Amino acid sequence: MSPIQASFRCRFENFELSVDLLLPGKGVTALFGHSGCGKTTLLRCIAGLQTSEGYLNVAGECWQDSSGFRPTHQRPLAYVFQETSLFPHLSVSGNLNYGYRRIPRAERRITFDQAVDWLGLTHLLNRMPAKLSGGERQRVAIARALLTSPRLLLMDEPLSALDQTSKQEIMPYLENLRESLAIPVIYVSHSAAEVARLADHIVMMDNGRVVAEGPLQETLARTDQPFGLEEDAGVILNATIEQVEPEWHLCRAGFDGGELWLRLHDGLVPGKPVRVRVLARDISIALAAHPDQSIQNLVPAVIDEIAREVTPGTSMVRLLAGQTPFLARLTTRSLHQLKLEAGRNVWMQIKSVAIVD
Ligand SMILES: Nc1ncnc2c1ncn2[C@@H]1O[C@H](COP(=O)(O)OP(=O)(O)OP(=O)(O)O)[C@@H](O)[C@H]1O
Repeated sequence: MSPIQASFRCRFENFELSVDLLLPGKGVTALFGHSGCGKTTLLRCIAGLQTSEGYLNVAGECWQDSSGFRPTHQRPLAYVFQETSLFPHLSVSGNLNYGYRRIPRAERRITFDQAVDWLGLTHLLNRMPAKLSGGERQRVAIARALLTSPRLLLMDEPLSALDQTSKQEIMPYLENLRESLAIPVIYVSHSAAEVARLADHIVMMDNGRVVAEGPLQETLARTDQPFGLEEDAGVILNATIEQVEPEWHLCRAGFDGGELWLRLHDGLVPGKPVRVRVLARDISIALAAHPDQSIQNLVPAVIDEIAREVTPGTSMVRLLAGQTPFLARLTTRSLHQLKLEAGRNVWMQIKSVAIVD
C-alpha cells in the first residue's frame, strides 16, 4: 500500500495547523495529544471537511494539491465519530446495507459478511438501534463505515463516549480489525492505554504541530518522552507465549532478546502472539542477578542511553535486551550509586508486565 502523504496549513482566529506527514499505508496510526492541539482539525483536513493549503495523497491518488481539491464526497474514506447516529427506523442489517448497496458490486472491497464477522454482529442483525448498547452501536457504526469500501478509515475518539465496560468489550474487535483490514486507519485518542493497545504508528501533536512521530515501539522507547506520558511512560513489545503453568497461573512469553513471565489468562496458549506493555516505573536495575528475591522477571540487558534529570531527582534509562528496547525510571541518586553508564551490562528487575492484546 502506498504511504499517505499529507501536508496541510490552515488558520483560525487563535489557532494554526501546520503539519507534514508521511504515514504508513496500512495499520493503525494514532493521533495523540492534549485537547485543542488540532487532532480533529487534521482529520477534517484529510476528509476535505476543512479547507487547507497543501496536498494529500492516499492509496496512490492525489486528493488535494495546489491545482485541485476533491470535495469530501469524492474522497473514498469513512469517518467514525464519538457519538454515532444510526438510522433509528432501520434494523442493524438495514443500517449496514444502507451504504453497502450504494457501492457498485465491482467496487466493493469488503463484503457484508466480512464486516459482520469482524465486528461480531451476526446475532444483532435484526435488532433496532434503540435496543443496542453504546458499544454495540459503535460496532455497527464501524461496520457500516467499512461497508462503503473506503480507502482510508478515520476514527475520532470512537470510544470516548463509552463507559469502561463497553470500552473493554469493543477493544478486541478493534484489535481484530487492525489485523484484518487492508486499509490504513487514522485513530484519534487521548488515552495512552488505547494507543498502546491499538496503534502501529503514533503521531504526537502540540499546538497545531507534529512534535514526534514514528513506529509505536521505537517511539515509546525514546528517553526524551515526546509523548509526555509521565507515569504511563513505558514500552510495548511483541512476544509469543511459549509455556503455560496453570498451577501457578503464569505463562512464559518469549521476545526478541529474552523472556517474561505473565499472568495466565484464558486463551493464552503456546504459540499465541501477544503485545506486552512494561512501564518504566516498574523496572529497577541490579548489577547482578540475585536469585533470592521475589521478582519473577529478571532480564539481562545492556544500558543503551541515559537521560539524566528528566524531572528533578529522576532519570530515564534506555536498555536493550537483544534488539528490544526497555525504559527504566530511576532516581538519579541510584544512577550514581550503581555507577550506571551506557554500555554496562545489568539485570532488569521487572515488577509488573501487562498483556495489552
Ligand atoms: N472552525 C473553527 N473555527 C475557529 N477555531 C476552531 C475551529 N475548529 C477548531 N478550532 C480551534 O482549533 C483548535 C484545535 O481544535 P481541534 O478540535 O482540532 O483540537 P483537538 O486536538 O481535536 O481537541 P479535542 O481533543 O478536545 O477534541 C482549538 O483551539 C479550537 O478551538
